[in-house]
Amino acid sequence: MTIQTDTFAEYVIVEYRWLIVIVALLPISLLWKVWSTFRNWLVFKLNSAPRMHDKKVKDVQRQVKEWLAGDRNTRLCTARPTWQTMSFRHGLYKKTSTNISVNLVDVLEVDTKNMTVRCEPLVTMGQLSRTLEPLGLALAVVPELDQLTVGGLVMGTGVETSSHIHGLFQHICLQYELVMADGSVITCSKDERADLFYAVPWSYGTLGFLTSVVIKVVPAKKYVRLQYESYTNLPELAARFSKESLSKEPHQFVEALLFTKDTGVVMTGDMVDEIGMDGKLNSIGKWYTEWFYKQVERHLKRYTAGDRQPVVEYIPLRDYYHRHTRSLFWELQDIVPFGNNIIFRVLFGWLMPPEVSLLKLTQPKTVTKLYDRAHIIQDMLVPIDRLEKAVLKFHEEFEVYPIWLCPFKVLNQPGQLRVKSGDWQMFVDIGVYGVPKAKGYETVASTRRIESFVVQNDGFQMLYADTYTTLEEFRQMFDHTLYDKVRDSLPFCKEAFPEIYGKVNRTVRK
Ligand SMILES: Cc1cc2nc3c(=O)[nH]c(=O)nc-3n(C[C@H](O)[C@H](O)[C@H](O)COP(=O)(O)OP(=O)(O)OC[C@H]3O[C@@H](n4cnc5c(N)ncnc54)[C@H](O)[C@@H]3O)c2cc1C
Ligand SMILES: NC(=O)C1=CN([C@@H]2O[C@H](COP(=O)(O)OP(=O)(O)OC[C@H]3O[C@@H](n4cnc5c(N)ncnc54)[C@H](OP(=O)(O)O)[C@@H]3O)[C@@H](O)[C@H]2O)C=CC1
Ligand SMILES: CC(C)=CCC[C@@H](C)[C@H]1CC[C@H]2C3=C(CC[C@]12C)[C@@]1(C)CC[C@H](O)C[C@@H]1CC3
Repeated sequence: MTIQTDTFAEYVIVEYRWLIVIVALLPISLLWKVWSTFRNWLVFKLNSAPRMHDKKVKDVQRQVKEWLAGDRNTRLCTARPTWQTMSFRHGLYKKTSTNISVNLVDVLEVDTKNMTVRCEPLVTMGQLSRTLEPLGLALAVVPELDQLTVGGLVMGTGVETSSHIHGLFQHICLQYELVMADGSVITCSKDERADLFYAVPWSYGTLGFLTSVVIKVVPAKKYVRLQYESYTNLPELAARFSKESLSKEPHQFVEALLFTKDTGVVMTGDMVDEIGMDGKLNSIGKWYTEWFYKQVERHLKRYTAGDRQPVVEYIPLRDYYHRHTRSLFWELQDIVPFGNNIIFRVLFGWLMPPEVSLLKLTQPKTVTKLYDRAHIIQDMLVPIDRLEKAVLKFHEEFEVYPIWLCPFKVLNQPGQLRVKSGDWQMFVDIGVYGVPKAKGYETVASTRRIESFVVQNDGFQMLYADTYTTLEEFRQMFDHTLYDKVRDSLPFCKEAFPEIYGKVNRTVRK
């Protein structure tokens, strides 16, 4: 893909970004990983986290109270710099708001009796899966990129291949502790301040500052027995995917990757303790192994070449959970084009991936322009019965492959997500990340058409990426009834925080 660049320096930056990544970002990423692992280990060894928690919460309260005592002519947001976050863009509101430091990074307690873990909001998925694995436990839903934080996943949303059983990240959260705009600390759960509890997910930090969360854990086993089934026909693939997702005795994990409009691989998995006779061990997390989605594509190629048997593999559990981390799904291929080359993997694979935060921090303007014009990153969530129709629409507007398909259940609970009827409704996350090849693709116009398709089909958009909807459309997509009621009832809330739309729409993110 070529892009008009203004200067020779810009041309070099775009075409040879991999040089910057290899020479600077990978070594810095390594130092960062070593430091944070050491820091976490030390904190845990000294067992200071639980003791320090109340003190750290008091510090958040102090900052909010200082704002309260002042003239209150600014809004509040967390002080986490936006280059550090997984949200795709930089939030401009951070520059004009009072930044509250919520520097809470520790796992506080694993309760094996009640099968819960209590953690602070900056705990990452990587940190949590490392903590729980030696105890034979796992979160019921583990969003797959290591650097995603508990706070971001609660205030935004989180989805994974076990979500067809357990629901979204919000559905495995049992209790939130928050510092509110009036400086008080409150906890909420389905039995205590239920309105607030149900309004918190998808609220993007516009109700209060999250300081801890109690999350449900499940027993874990050593491996995932993963079965790959290839398809060369979309209706058949969609039917199989939906059947697996809706099954009364479902596999623990369901996922599919589409490599073209008509071809793809459906993967179903279950945790096991032993490697069976029907497949081999595949440690996909090792630095020298091929990127996961490339391995999946090879299964499809084998199938189209005539080998029609489904393939079974045994994948170590943590490797499975973080299977898309090493290649940032398939985004790294555009940044380090030879990243999956065997020689590169053997020599430097252990340094990969570069920290997303460093990629964001060092992203030159020219690359931002390129992403604005010729790159799409979107996750659209539609009822599973619209899967086929939606894939065809995505093909027409974007033509980006692979496409990520992940089923998830939305429980019929109060809050921003509407469900047609019954106790729950099955949805599918359709993730498109890459360079669109569709004729006539135009970022804003094409995304707007997809957004209205999603609204018309009773779906939602994930908000870590770009949303171009108007406020009216946004309120049509997400039910604000409970959210508005809660904001009205909380002292100083409307003064302290903008509405969700004010934090996520494209005009406030660059
Ligand atoms: C209640 C609880 C809370 C925890 N909180 C955190 C946390 O906030 N942050 C965090 O990083 N880790 C925490 N841990 C430890 C966690 O279990 C991981 O073992 C640790 O993060 C290192 O895992 P690793 O696989 O990266 O490295 P490993 O190779 O397993 O270990 C690296 C180093 O960590 C030490 N270590 C490993 N497991 C433990 C353990 N269970 N307890 C003490 N030291 C250990 C080892 O001595 C070794 O030197 C917690 C564990 C529990 C039970
Ligand atoms: N598999 C998946 O489910 C994936 C999910 N994502 C998305 O990525 C985002 C998570 O990224 P991450 O870097 O962890 O989070 P971010 O730092 O991007 O935070 C996301 C939002 O949550 C708010 N928030 C975070 N922590 C707190 C807190 N302690 N108190 C109040 N508000 C808070 C932030 O508020 P503020 O603006 O004030 O900082 C921000 O609006 C989510 O939106 C998620 O949906 C991305 C990839 C994969
Ligand atoms: C599974 C779900 C629901 C979402 C996956 C989303 C990811 C593919 C994106 C989340 C953050 C994105 C960023 C980039 C690529 C796509 C994500 C990993 C970049 C690394 C692309 C290059 C830019 O320079 C920086 C971006 C940071 C965020």
